[in-house]
Amino acid sequence: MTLPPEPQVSPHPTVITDPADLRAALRGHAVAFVPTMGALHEGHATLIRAARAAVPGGRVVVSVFVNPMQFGPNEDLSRYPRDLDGDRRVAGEAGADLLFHPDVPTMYPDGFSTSVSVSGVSEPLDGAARPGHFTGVATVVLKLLNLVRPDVALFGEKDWQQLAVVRRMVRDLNLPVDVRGVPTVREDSGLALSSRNAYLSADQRAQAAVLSRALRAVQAAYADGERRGAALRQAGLDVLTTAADLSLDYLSVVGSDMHEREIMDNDPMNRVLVAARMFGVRLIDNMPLAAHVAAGQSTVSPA
Ligand SMILES: Nc1ncnc2c1ncn2[C@@H]1O[C@H](COP(=O)(O)OP(=O)(O)OP(=O)(O)O)[C@@H](O)[C@H]1O
Ligand SMILES: CC(C)(CO)[C@@H](O)C(=O)[O-]
Ligand code: BAL
Repeated sequence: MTLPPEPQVSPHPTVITDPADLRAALRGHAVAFVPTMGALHEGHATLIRAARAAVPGGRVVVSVFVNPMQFGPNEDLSRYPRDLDGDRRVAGEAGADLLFHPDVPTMYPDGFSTSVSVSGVSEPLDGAARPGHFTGVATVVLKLLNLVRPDVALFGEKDWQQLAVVRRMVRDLNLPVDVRGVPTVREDSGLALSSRNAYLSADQRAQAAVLSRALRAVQAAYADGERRGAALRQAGLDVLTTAADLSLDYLSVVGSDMHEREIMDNDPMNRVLVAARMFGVRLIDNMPLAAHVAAGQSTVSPA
């Protein structure tokens, strides 16, 4: 008699809500950390696999915390997708050992009065479009780093400006952690994976791939030798005009300080970033601008 194959059992990471339990579980181990807001997808799984590879034999911690401090009053905090069972499965399959899932009063007890504000890189783009957002991000990331005390922390390049803000904070405050950026994971259409894609239908997601096509058009113009900021930007805008139901926040070509340039030099940190509302959902994406980089590929993380 032939037995049916054993079902694949995915190892589920332990869920920890109490910071003291987290400290006890991590004492004496090398730690790699992936901060998230949950609703984990293949982009997060890629970060977790990179974390696993960074500390062979150590502990991989994924935090799932929808941080109220980084949402504006009219943003999607209350409807942000939440799926802790799914998160355990995705995190476990990618190699996480622990899932840290604190509640809001644990992170922001009564009387909480401190914030971390990073000037400069936080100010344009999403900093301008979402006032207070990066202060909320920097504050919670510093708190999470203090709670987890990782050797390595991994962030996605999909949130390029966030990565720059975190790197600036880590340098400015002498935090003992190695921050690593991980290239953006995309659907075959080019659409960057994002938890907020869950708000879109399959047809809307296909249409949202116009954002990555616009970025690729800017990359192609740059590769053809165009260095004028306005002309590079126009190459992307020409693609976006073909889209239905798109309201643009920004499409900007920037250097490492996240500010626009009139003329782009050959800095490998040059980037084109876009943020737009499509079908009522705010989506962001970015790609590198470097003469030798093929469209869609990545180069280096913000220094
Ligand atoms: N497609 C992706 N490729 C690589 N990293 C990603 C991708 N999507 C998210 N990340 C990274 O995962 C980490 C956690 O992000 P988060 O939980 O906010 O997910 P998200 O998909 O970015 O959600 P949102 O839809 O809110 O932007 C961040 O460092 C983020 O940059
Ligand atoms: C870094 C982060 C987990 C802070 O809440 C969040 O901004 C995110 O998921 O990118
Ligand atoms: N990944 C970015 C989290 C946010 O949009 O608040």
